[in-house]
Amino acid sequence: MKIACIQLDVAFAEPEKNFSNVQKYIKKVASEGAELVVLPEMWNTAYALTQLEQLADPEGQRTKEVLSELARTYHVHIVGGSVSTKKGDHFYNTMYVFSNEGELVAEYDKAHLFRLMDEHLYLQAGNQANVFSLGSIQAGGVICYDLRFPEWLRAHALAGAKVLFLPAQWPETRIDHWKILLQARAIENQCFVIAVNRTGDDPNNQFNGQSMIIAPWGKVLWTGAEHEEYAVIDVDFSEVEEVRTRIPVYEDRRPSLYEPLFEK
Ligand SMILES: NC(=O)CCC(=O)C(=O)O
Repeated sequence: MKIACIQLDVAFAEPEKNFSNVQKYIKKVASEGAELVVLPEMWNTAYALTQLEQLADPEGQRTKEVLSELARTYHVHIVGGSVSTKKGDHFYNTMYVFSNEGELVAEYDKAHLFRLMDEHLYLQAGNQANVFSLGSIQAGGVICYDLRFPEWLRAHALAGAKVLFLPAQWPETRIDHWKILLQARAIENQCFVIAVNRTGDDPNNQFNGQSMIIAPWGKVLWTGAEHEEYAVIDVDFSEVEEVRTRIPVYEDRRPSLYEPLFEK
């Protein structure tokens, strides 16, 4: 499957600009044969958390309309990164996923809020996992800081995900953690990891991209540049079964040893 990663330089507190950029890039990657598109985290507003009352997407309505239309028009699956939303009285960091027929197949609110970027002061955490199917692919989707919780990603792999999508706004200062953790999650879960970071800066952080597509054996198939760009990369999902047969980690797990420890 041809996967397009769109590593945007997200404009701070400028949803109009960001929506038009996303529309432009999705049209472009579709014309280059992309079958599935992945966007970064909080691409509508960036971390303009103090302005969410004015800027967050009410019930994700606009995002859902735009992504559904793009998915249908260009016949691409869209893992819509995440956007800031207002649902009821609360704000969330929300991922929407659409099939290539424009159908909403998943909605996920970031489960682990990142204190270093003040998310815990403005956002509510989600409480649901995110496993979904796109065509014949079983996938999971988590967001940025969720990456630091291996048990959360493992739970998605155990629930059937053969590929984990991970949109992010991961700052340059910790980009070495990003690369190592992504590779580790692919190897330990024996799945693809497709992670899309942003570029550019906001008032508090600089972001240097380096989005990654990693195969289940840990091989890095693509690393993004440090500036805004996109790539369309061919991925063979059958590699998951090969790796899981070569080292049968899932058969060799001994959950009865470790699950009681999690309950403490
Ligand atoms: N947006 C985020 O969740 C950032 C996470 C991050 O930078 C980290 O180091 O973890």
